[in-house]
Amino acid sequence: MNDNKLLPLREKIDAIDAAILELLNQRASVAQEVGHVKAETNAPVFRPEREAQVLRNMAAKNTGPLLNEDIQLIFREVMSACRALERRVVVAFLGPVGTFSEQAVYKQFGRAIEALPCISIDEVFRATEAGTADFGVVPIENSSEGAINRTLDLLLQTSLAISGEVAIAVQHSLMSKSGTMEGVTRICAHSQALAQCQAWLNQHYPHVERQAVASNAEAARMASADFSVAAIASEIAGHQYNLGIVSAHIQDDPHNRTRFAVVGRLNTTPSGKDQTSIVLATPNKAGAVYNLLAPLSKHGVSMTRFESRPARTGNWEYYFYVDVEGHAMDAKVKAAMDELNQDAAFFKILGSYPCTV
Ligand SMILES: O=C(O)C(=O)C[C@]1(C(=O)O)C=C[C@@H](O)C=C1
Repeated sequence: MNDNKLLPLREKIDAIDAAILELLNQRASVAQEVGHVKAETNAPVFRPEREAQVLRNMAAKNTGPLLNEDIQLIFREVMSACRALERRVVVAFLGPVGTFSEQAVYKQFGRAIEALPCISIDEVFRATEAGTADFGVVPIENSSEGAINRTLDLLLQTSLAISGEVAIAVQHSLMSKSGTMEGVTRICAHSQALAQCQAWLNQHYPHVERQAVASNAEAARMASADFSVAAIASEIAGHQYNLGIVSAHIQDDPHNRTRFAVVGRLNTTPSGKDQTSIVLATPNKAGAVYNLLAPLSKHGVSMTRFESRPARTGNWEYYFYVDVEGHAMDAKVKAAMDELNQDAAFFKILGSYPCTV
C-alpha cells in the first residue's frame, strides 16, 4: 500500500478531528450551562421538540458528501451525550435487551441513557407513571399486523402523554445455536413475529412446531441454551445470544415496520412540524362518525391516521384513535379539538409531538 500518499491525508484528518473534538466539548459545556438553568426551575432535561429542530436544521444545512440520515445519527448521539451531562434520562421499554423496542429507544434517545427493560407493555406504562422511568417506549402499530391493541387500551387510561414517535424497520431472521435446522423441533418467537413470518414458515418448515413466547429476545435466549430450539428474532438479538443464522430476513413483508410511541410526563411544545394524537368515542347513532370528524375538515386539519377499537360495552361502540397534522396549540387544531370535545361521548388528547425527522 502507498502509505506515503496516505500520510498527509491522515494528518489532515487528525487536524480536523482535533477541531471537531474542541467544538464538541464547547458544545457540551454550553449544554452543561443549559442543565444548570433547567435545574433551577426543575425543567425537563429531554426536549423532543428542540432535538427535532436541531436534527432538521442539520439536514437542511448539510451540503454533503455525508448523507442527511448519517448526519442525523451523529447529531442524535451528540445531543444524547450532551443531555447525559445534564442528567441521564431513564427510558423504559418492552424487554429483554435485544428487542426491536430497545432499538427504537436508542434511535429516539441515542446511547447515553439508562435503558430499563420491562416484562410487559403494562409495566412500561407503570414504571413511567410511577417516575421510575422518565419515558417509556411502546409499540403502537406494525405495518403488516396492524395495531398493538394493548398499547391502545393503555393509552386510553394513562396520565402520560405521547411525546414522540419512532419507526423502525423490522427484519426477522431464523437462528439457532448451530446455525442450521439440524435437530431443531421447535421454532420460538413472539406471536407477532410468528404471524409476520407465517407464509415463509409454511413454505419452508411446515412441519416444525411453532411456539409463541414472551418476546423474540426470549426466544433467542431459549435457542442459545437448547439445540432443539430455533428462534425468530433480530440479528442483533441473535448476536447477543451467540446464535448462527439459518435464514436472514424471513418476514413476509420486506417493508415490515413497527411504529413506537414515546410516552412521558411531559407536554411537548411545538417544534414547527408536529402531529397530534387523539382518541374519541361517538354516541351509537347513524352518521355519528361522519359528524364527529366534520370539525377537522371545517378547520382545515388533515387527518393522517384513523384506527378503531371496540369499546367493549357490548353496544357495538368504538374508540377511534385519530392522528392529525399540527400541534394542539396551533389555532386551527385547537379550534377543531374544542369542537370535537363538545360533540364526542369521550375525548382525550394523547399528545402533540414532533413528526419523525
Ligand atoms: O436545548 C436544550 O434544552 C438542551 O438541553 C440542549 C440539548 C442539545 O444537546 O442540543 C440537549 C437536550 C435536550 O433534549 C435538547 C437539546
